[in-house]
Order: sequence, then C-alpha cells, then structure tokens
Amino acid sequence: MAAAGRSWGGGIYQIGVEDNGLLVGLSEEEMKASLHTLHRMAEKVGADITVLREREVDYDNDSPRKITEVLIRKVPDNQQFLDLRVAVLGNVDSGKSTLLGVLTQGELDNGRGRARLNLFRHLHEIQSGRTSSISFEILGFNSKGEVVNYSESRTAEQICESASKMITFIDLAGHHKYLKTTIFGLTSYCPDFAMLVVSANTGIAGTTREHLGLAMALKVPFFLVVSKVDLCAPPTVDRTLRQLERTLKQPGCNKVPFMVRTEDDAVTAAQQFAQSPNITPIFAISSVTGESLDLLKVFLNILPPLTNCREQEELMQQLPEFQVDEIYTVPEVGTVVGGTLYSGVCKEGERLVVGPTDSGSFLPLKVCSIQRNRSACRVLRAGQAATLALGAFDRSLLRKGMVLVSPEMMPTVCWVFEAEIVLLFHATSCRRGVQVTVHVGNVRQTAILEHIHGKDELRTGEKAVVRFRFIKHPEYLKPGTKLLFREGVTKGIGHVCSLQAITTESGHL
Ligand SMILES: Nc1nc2c(ncn2[C@@H]2O[C@H](COP(=O)(O)OP(=O)(O)OP(=O)(O)O)[C@@H](O)[C@H]2O)c(=O)[nH]1
Repeated sequence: MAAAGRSWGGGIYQIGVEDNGLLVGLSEEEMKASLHTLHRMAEKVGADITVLREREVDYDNDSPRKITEVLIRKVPDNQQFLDLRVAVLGNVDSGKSTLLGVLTQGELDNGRGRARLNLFRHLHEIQSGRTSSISFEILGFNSKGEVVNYSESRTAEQICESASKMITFIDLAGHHKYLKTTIFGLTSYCPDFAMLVVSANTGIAGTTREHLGLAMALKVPFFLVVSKVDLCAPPTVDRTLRQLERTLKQPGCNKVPFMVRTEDDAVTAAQQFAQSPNITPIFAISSVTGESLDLLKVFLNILPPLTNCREQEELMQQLPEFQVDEIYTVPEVGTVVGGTLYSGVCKEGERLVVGPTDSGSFLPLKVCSIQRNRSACRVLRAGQAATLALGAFDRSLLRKGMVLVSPEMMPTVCWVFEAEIVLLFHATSCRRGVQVTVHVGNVRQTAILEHIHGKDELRTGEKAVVRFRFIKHPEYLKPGTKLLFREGVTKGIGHVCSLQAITTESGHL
C-alpha cells in the first residue's frame, strides 16, 4: 500500500500500488480483504476512512484488477477537528458571498441575492448589498466526507460537534474601497489557502488582478472558482476560462492551471495542490443551478491544512500570543476582543497582559471566557480564531493590532524598524520622507519612510533595506514577519529585518 498523503495524521492511500510505485492492482477479493484490514487498523487508532475512487489497471493478468484510493483522516487527540482557513477573494459582485451562502447554508441562490442574505453583518450591507467587513463562515465535513452545514436547522455548535474537518471561510470584501480590509485579512488571519472568485460573464475585471497579485505576493496558495456559469452561453464560459489560463501561465505568475471537470479531477487536484501550490485548480460553478458545486465540496473535503502537525506542535509549545483584530462591547458580558491565537494555548481564566499602549507598556487582564464559531470553548490552541471576553476591562484602552501575551513574555515593541522591501509599483520614484500605510500581521499604521540604505530614491521593481517610523504609537513586531505597504498607487512588499526595541518592563504592572 502506498501513501500519498502528508504528515498530519492522515492522507490519501492507494491500495494496489507497490511501494516502488508499480500499479499492480488487486483482485476484487484481495481488495475487499485489504479494505477490511485497513478499516480495522483505522478503528484502533480512531481514524476515519472514505473510499475516494477506484481504477482498473492493466497488469499482465486476465482477471480484472483494481486500485482503490482512500482518504484516511485522524483528528489529532488534542483537537476537536481539523481546521482549515480559506480566504475568499474576488471582484465586487463576482458572487463570493452567494457561493459562501450556498455552501454553508445548503440552499441554492435565486440569482437575486437570496443566499447571501444570511451572511450580512451590518445594516448598511443589507441596504447596499456589499460586504464591508470581514466575516467568517463555517463549513464542516463529517468522517464520511459529507457536508455538515446550517441546513436542517443546525447550530454552529452542532456543526462543530459532528464535523471531523472544519473549513472557516474568511470573506474579504470585493469593493475597491475596502482593499485595506482585503490586505488585512490576508496578512492577519494567516489563511491556509485563498479562493479567488471570478464571474463567468465578466472574466478578469476590477480588483481580480490585484487580488491575484496580493495572494502571490503574500505566498498564499490559491484556487479559482468561475461563478455564474448559468448566466452565459458555453463559448463565453470558455472565453473566461481561457483568459484565466493565459494569465496564470504568464511569466509573472508561473502557475499550472488545472481545470476540474469530474470528481476524479477534484481528487487529483486536491492531492496535487497540497503538494505543489503552483498547480492552480479551476472550478466552473453556478450557485443558482448548483452545477459543479459537488466537485468543489469533494476538493474542500480532501484538501489538507497547510501547516503540518510538527509546525503546529512547535507553535503550541510557545507562550500564548493572541492578536487583536476586532473589539466589541457586549451587553452583560463586557469588553470582547476577536482575533487569532498565533502561538501557545490559552485557557479560560488565564491571566495575560495586553499592549502595547501608546507609551509602549502592557496592561494585565483576565480571559473570562472564550468562544469559537459562536459556541463556548475552554481551551484555544495556536492557529485558532476566537473571541475572548475580558469582563470589565476598559475598552478605550484597546485598539486593533494589539496583542494579548503571557506576562512571562518580553514582547519587542518599537517605533522604528528596518525592512527589506521591493517596490512593486510607484508612479515616479519613492523618496525619503513619504508616508505610507504599513501592514504587518494584524498591525496597520501610517509610517514614515525615514531612510533608504545606499540609495536616495527607489524605483518600481527595485529592492532595498529601508527604515520606517510609526507615526501614532509603538507596535509589537517580530523580525522575519511579512510586510506590505501602500499609499495611493504606491505598493511594496517585504519583511521586517530588525527593530529598535523600546524597553517595556516598566510597563508590566
Ligand atoms: N445567476 C447567478 N447569479 C449569481 C450567482 N452567484 C451570485 N449571483 C448573483 O450575483 C449577485 C452578486 O453576488 P454576491 O454574492 O453578492 O457578490 P459578492 O462577490 O459577494 O459581492 P461583494 O460582497 O459586494 O464583494 C447577487 O445578486 C447574486 O444573486 C450564480 O452562480 N448565478
């Protein structure tokens, strides 16, 4: 039996393939016996098995011989389910929210926005029909690979309970005016993958190219979904597909498009995509007729999380660090922060410190309760998004971009840092003294470009080490973190290489 999976406690296994890759196949009886043994082995270790596909092989034999591919899923002992994050990108009106509505609510759309209604968060979104803030939607798969979603009036808690794999979609806004939200979502929520939605009737339009560029610059592997195929004649759909394939193959992109037309393709696409993010699976679907949605579900069910078990274990061994992305006041609960636990483990009742404040200090607080996907949770693990209730902690002391960390940690807080950057685009040239918006993880703040090492100015495509100074308050940064900056048409990417840390010990109260 050959394994084609990864090291997260499961994977895809091929029965009937020798370890040297020879496709010998098994007779029907041998296959039955092998599957039976595999089921027994899996039961012992608490894993689930789903048969993905069977193929006949020609191997010097008169009787038919087959190869069977099975998906083995073992949920780590310390975790409720496998967790995968997918950022959803796409131009305005490409059908992102509708697709999410259909996947997570289990009801098709009527072409006039019925499916997306469930997803809106703010009143003005319902009125204008645009998604302005980042929202999370969940889609579960049970051990048989069947979808578990809000259909049959399930609650988020029930979905979490019966799912062995959970996909959290991060719905990033498509309208250009919300570009900063899109960048924030990609840099701050550490998605495993991005799903770029393109409408079949418009093709590449508006922000599509920019989103594609952002996913590539931030090295988030992405797949494409061409939506609304029911609205166009087949030649129009083909034209959009060809346009996308051409763009993906361009030297700047260097991707290998993989059109998914059958269930078999969906299995292969998930396997290959997980091994090489250069492969870009493309689905052509309709949220109104439901065409090819099953292929997308097969793909999402098989897709393994990007961070493997070992990386996850390492992150969990570190001290807790929670990045604050949202701040709310909830009646009878008090101050609540939403965000992601970057490292460590955080328990209900834990005492942490939050900061940096404007003076660079950290303030003590207690995590009163934790919620994930709108249901209570006692322990939060690295990589998981959640909301933490902080009781009576004064909301006005908090801001997005802060971190909640262990009091034992010495966070590196700075006003000034150096970064190695590449200028992606600038109308003329970029000089000392310009102000740009810098995005680093969940930090977003205006900074002054104070110094360009070895140069007076920077032109499009040039690389340099530069020094930035935040203008409002100091921030918690770590060397090596990816960075993105922009101001009007100016855009650049890079990473933090060093920082001038200010002393924070005195701030620990
Ligand atoms: N016929 C048809 N209409 C669709 C399909 N998908 C979405 N629509 C319609 O297209 C319109 C826009 O869809 P949305 O899901 O709101 O688009 P969006 O990309 O989320 O837009 P923003 O949130 O503004 O970025 C809605 O009226 C949907 O009903 C589809 O597959 N077929």
